[in-house]
Amino acid sequence: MPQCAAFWTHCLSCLEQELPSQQYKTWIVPLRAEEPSGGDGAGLRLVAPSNFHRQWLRDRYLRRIEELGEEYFGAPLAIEVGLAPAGGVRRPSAPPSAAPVSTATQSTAAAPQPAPPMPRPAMPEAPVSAETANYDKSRLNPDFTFDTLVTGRANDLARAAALQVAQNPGVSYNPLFIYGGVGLGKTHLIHALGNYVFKHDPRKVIRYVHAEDYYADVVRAYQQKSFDVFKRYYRSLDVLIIDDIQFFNNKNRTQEEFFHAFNALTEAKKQIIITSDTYPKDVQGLEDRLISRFDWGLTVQIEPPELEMRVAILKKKAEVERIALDDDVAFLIAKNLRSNVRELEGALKKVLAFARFHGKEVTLEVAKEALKDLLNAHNRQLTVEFIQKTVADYYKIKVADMHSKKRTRVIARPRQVAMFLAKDLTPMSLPAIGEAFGGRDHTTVLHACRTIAELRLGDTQLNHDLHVLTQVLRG
Ligand SMILES: Nc1ncnc2c1ncn2[C@@H]1O[C@H](COP(=O)(O)OP(=O)(O)OP(=O)(O)O)[C@@H](O)[C@H]1O
Repeated sequence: MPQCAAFWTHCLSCLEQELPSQQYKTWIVPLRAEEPSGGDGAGLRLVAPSNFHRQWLRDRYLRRIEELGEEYFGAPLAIEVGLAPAGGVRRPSAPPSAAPVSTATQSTAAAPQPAPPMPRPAMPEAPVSAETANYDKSRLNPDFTFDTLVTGRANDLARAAALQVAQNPGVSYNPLFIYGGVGLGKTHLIHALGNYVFKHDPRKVIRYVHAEDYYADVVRAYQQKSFDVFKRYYRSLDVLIIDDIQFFNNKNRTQEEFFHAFNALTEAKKQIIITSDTYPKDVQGLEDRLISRFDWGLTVQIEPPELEMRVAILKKKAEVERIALDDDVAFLIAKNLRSNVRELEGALKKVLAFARFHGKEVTLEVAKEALKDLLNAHNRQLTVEFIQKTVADYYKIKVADMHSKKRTRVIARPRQVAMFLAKDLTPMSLPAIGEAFGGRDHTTVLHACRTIAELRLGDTQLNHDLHVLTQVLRG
């Protein structure tokens, strides 16, 4: 392995020079090089963080790595490509389908179907017509880029997939189907994809359309008897990005039109990107023939961001507003808003507006005051488990360490802090707290409370930690 380690270092420096930096960072840096599973020391095993990543590596970079190996060792190098154990990178809960598009299947399956009767909706805003197919009307939000999108475990696969599609529209995965809960950044990501394509090739005709607007376009085409224009327009696109496809629910004529547009575009190797709030098969009221087409490309999920990513998102948003957000304030907000980035942003805006209005700095006190209602609602559910989790997150240790017998200081001190806070902030008795911390005796809890109370008098960092944690927990 030492030889292989040296080769891998050499290989990294070659690839770093050969590949565009984004590709190098996305596809090469996350690989782990290790000894192959045979254990005889010959060859090299590269471990990819996800199935998708592994496939991409095999398709795009493995040949070059093998060449470099042969040059380096003077003989072919056997390279094994493995997959990191689950948990390294979170994968979609349903398996992604990474099969390339089969045009043969598309053309046979694209037989026109009789159009069901037209629904009668309230007519929304005027849709885009064939004559407006230029970038100005692509409706991409220039603020939603890959640069402004914070990446973490919750979205790294989706981001990598979107970036790949953006670099090779119509070639890599078609359609790209991104799903996830409300306000988790699906729209941001697909705008980033569209913006990237446009930036690298402004001739590309890109259109972002919300499913409801597509529906409105269909309605208008129907009312104005202008289906020819409608069809020409949607089939002339290079990249069609359609957001929140769950809104097609039982809108038969819309689905019919989309089905044909989908077939025409994919056959012409034009890129389609779709988002939805659920996995394709779970989208209600969608025709099976559409659902089965969504399986042709790649389906990736965006999950709710973990605490550190939420903090990073808040800091990024504050940076855009040119405000240096204190870690403590970001932690307070991120801790209390867990499942939706839009709400997270809303809370930040509230804090910033409150501070501006009162002409104050954005301090923990000010944030607490601005978010009083939200935090009070939260405070009502204060439990020892929540305290343990909050303290563990704050000190970046595992929650399991709150119950463990480990005595190392990096673990024992946060555990004592959590016991102290449980005593201070809940009505629990010492024995009950001891029980919640892995069945410890009440004297251990008492000792922890006394130790922390004494230490905080002389230890300003600990005092600060307790202050922040109390504010976060109490609201
Ligand atoms: N990873 C992230 N980095 C930076 N901002 C993010 C991230 N995820 C979400 N956001 C922000 O959160 C807000 C909501 O995101 P977005 O509208 O993309 O969510 P969505 O998943 O499309 O929601 P919906 O299901 O309601 O359509 C946006 O302002 C977006 O910029």
